[in-house]
Amino acid sequence: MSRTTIYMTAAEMRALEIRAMESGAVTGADLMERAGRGVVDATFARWPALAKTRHRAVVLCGPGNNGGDGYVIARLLHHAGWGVRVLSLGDTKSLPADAKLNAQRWSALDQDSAATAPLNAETLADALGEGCDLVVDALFGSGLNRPVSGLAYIEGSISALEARPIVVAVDVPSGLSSDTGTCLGEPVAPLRADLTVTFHSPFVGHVLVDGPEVCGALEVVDIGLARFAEPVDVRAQTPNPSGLAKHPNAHKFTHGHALVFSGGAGKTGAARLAARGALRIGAGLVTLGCPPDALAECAAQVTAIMLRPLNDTEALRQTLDDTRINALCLGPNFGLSPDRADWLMDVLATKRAAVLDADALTLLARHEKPFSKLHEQIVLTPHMGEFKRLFPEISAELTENKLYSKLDATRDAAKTAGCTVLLKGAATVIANAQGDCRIVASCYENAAPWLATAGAGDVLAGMITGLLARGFAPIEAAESAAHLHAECARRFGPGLIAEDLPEQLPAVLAELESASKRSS
Ligand SMILES: NC(=O)C1=CN([C@@H]2O[C@H](COP(=O)(O)OP(=O)(O)OC[C@H]3O[C@@H](n4cnc5c(N)ncnc54)[C@H](O)[C@@H]3O)[C@@H](O)[C@H]2O)[C@@H](O)CC1
Ligand SMILES: [K+]
Repeated sequence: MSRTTIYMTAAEMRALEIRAMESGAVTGADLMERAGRGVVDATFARWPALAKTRHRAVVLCGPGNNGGDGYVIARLLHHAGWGVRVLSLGDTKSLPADAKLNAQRWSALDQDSAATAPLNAETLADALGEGCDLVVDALFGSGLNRPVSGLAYIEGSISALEARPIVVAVDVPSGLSSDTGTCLGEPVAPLRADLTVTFHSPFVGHVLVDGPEVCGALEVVDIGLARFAEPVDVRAQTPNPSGLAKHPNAHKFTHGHALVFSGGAGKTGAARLAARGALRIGAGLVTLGCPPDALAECAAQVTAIMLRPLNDTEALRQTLDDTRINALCLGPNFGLSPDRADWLMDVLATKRAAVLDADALTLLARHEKPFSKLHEQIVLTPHMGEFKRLFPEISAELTENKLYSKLDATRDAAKTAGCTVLLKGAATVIANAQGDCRIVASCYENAAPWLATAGAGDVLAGMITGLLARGFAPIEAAESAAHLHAECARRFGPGLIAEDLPEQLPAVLAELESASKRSS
């Protein structure tokens, strides 16, 4: 059994909401009520003390349906006995229908403060000055589609308070783009949330770039949209244990033979890390292809991993004549000399499945026609610096266009290169030339900060190579390896160094298998 998280874009969420409403099974007002209720319940679940006694809240409501959710929340908190101040941005008469309905229901409440004041520095200071335990940010949600400015005073006013109230963002912190995870303009985003409550599925922007930092914690609330969902291709999938298990009757060649190219003497560590990752993830055989001067060094370090001297292109050709060698890893400390560049092109010409990492990416970027020999069995694994060198135009678009996401960039890079691209980061984004994409997000409760350590990328390259050897499709190999790699880091925890990653794999794989048995 694999568990899948779908990361959505604003347009996909809007289409889903429209499908649900057009089915006649649910109205926009129903969805808004469930969304508002979801935010209140999630807030009380996280801070139970808030549910026990009456408190004070300031609810900031914007000009769209995100504001509508805010009016629902204000009403529900009022019914719970809270003192609530609503400050609105824009003319409430211009609100969309469902939001207007809820603004009217709020105003119709029998209480002194039900009048809604316009949001400005003065009204905010007044409202906060009355004492406030909770600020609800319902200014902008997934409808924010252009830079917003002039709202920085909100964070300023809250920070000036002696005791900072809890800040809960509805759907997304206002100012953060739900599609890119970047802050649009001079945003309200410095108004960092302690908790962001979103609906049905997380947005891409919750996990990319600034998303995790600005959102605080993230809760996803079910508002009954699942039965109207249609396939969306941005997904993250816990690897399927049946795909990783080894068949009882299989032999080592059934699981493929990975060849990892090593650097010369004194530069073999990166390739050895990759080779160990490939073997531990289940490749049947793993060979290190070494320049002759590096053989003794490698032989002193490895046992189950085989060694093969590779000193010239003839030796390379002979080695690759063995078609059982079905996955290659080039890059970790591979070297940048011109003959290494020739090797790379020779290897690519064999059309063998391969991971190109580190030095191989630098060599590609230096090549006159970097993508001419790439094919669909290749996986490129750049970090952002390597990505910039390989795809300068896409990277410039990413810097300049705030509505162009890391996901768009990876997808465009994969199309340009004609292969699978895995762009590393706290959220690793993977896409293939057909436009399929995946996100492996190491954030929120899945954070893996100890992965930022020398050699971790080499192990990842090796793990992907191992899965390619086992016959995984490139995008599946990249996604499963990225997931397992992060899981190994989380399992080990503080003090992790790259050598520890492959050694965590047995426990991580066993845990996956037993979790699958428990759920079946
Ligand atoms: N999609 C769903 O399933 C649901 C969505 N709901 C809520 O609806 C929200 C989306 O509502 P909307 O599409 O109305 O969008 P928003 O409420 O996020 O904001 C859109 C409004 O802000 C304006 N705007 C956008 N960018 C601006 C800028 N830079 N400066 C000034 N004004 C700007 C737009 O013109 C529009 O009036 C979601 O975030 C969520 O909170 C929920 O009520 C119910 C379920
Ligand atoms: K918001």
